[in-house]
Amino acid sequence: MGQEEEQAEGGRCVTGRLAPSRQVSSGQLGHTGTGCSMADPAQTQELVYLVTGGCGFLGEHVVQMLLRREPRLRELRVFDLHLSPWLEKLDAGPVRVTAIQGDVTQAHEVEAAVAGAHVVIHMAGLVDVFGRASSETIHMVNVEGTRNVIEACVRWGTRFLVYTSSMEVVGPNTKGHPFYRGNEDTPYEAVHAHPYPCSKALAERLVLEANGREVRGGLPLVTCALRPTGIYGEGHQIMRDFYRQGLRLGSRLFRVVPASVEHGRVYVGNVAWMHVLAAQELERREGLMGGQVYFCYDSSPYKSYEDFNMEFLGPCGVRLVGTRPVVPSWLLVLLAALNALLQWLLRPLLLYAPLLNPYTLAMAKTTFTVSTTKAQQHFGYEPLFSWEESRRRTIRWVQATEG
Ligand SMILES: NC(=O)c1ccc[n+]([C@@H]2O[C@H](COP(=O)([O-])OP(=O)(O)OC[C@H]3O[C@@H](n4cnc5c(N)ncnc54)[C@H](O)[C@@H]3O)[C@@H](O)[C@H]2O)c1
Ligand SMILES: CC(C)[C@@H](O)CC[C@@H](C)[C@H]1CC[C@H]2[C@@H]3[C@H](O)C=C4C[C@@H](O)CC[C@]4(C)[C@H]3CC[C@]12C
Repeated sequence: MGQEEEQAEGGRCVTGRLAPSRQVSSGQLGHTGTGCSMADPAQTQELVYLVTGGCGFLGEHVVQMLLRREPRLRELRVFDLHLSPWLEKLDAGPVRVTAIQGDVTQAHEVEAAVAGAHVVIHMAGLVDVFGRASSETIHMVNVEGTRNVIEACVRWGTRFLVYTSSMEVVGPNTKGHPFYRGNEDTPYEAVHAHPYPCSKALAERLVLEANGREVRGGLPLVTCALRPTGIYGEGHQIMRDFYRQGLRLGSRLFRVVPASVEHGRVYVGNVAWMHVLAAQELERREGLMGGQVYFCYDSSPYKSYEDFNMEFLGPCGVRLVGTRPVVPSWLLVLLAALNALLQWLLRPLLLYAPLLNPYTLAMAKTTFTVSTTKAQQHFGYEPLFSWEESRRRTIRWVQATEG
């Protein structure tokens, strides 16, 4: 371990690090090399990746995708506030997996994790549109946490940073303007009031503005931001909540949003693949990709949020009642407002955070779909999983959740 890493090691908050005896390696796993496409012996394994938020819904898929699709990987650092048990069962082959329990709002913890890394994929964040966290906390994690990651890259000489942004950096905006099959250059009034999209927009701007900054060693930092639309797939907790709600209502859900509203959705495996590909190509195409944003989507059909969910919940026995909204729009607005009032009144006693609130209703009612070839043109992105395969995998997961 280099001197820099040792210094950083001293400050590293590594409570969850796998002790050497517990490093995941092919020897201890009796790895036969059949489970996943392991590192190509011809490829030298010299890269250290840091994935922040690596234990989250998307993070788990990015970790798995890196282990399968980055043959140059020597060490994979998984940094998260909450480490997951599945890390212990990873089939990592010859790759050293270092689990780091840490907080992106703590600069010293971020620095300890970044020191010595070649690439950082920064996904850690509070994805909260249900009022669970305060706006201050959302800002601290999503914005200040991202600032800490950038400064750590500059200080420790890490040159490549991929940031997981979001479609919400663009919209839907506070005026409910639709965004129909738009791309990265489509004019749109991106005005936000909710803490989450505000924080993602600020964080994305920090990342893009950091592109070109000199890092330790004198070379420039190269950054890009990926903007997934609504991600679905194995591990999507909101999908699980809808399924459970449907089971509670007698295997029924009630349509509350017009079927004509279109939502862009993207399979988590394709989002993970786009992150890995962008990280790999960022070095080879830094002049083209540096400082750029890319929408992240695939061939998942454009449908209303509810109809899209039924692609998976229908085969699991749930049916959607109503070809039109079963309640008038004004009543839905009133109910959402009442939920927000209840949340505020109950906050000193308990956390009341239902799916329906003024923001989620506005999101659900506003068309937001993307159609673009920028990622394909800039770094050759093509979805790894077809719609049929994405649907099959998600249905299998939903069926297993209640099994
Ligand atoms: N889920 C979506 O539909 C979607 C769409 C677009 C973009 N995104 C973005 O993708 C990223 C991952 O989202 P997700 O859906 O996997 O959410 P998630 O909540 O499952 O994962 C976020 C991870 O970040 C970790 N984290 C939170 N606060 C932290 C802190 N202070 N320090 C360290 N780790 C912390 C959490 O423990 C969690 O493991 C987020 O940045 C989110 O904005 C998500
Ligand atoms: C209760 C009904 C009105 C029901 O239809 C509400 C659905 C609502 C919970 C979702 C509708 C749109 C979703 C958001 C969208 O898919 C994109 C997002 C961006 C991403 O960065 C984080 C997740 C999310 C905000 C996603 C959250 C759930 C919805 C608001």
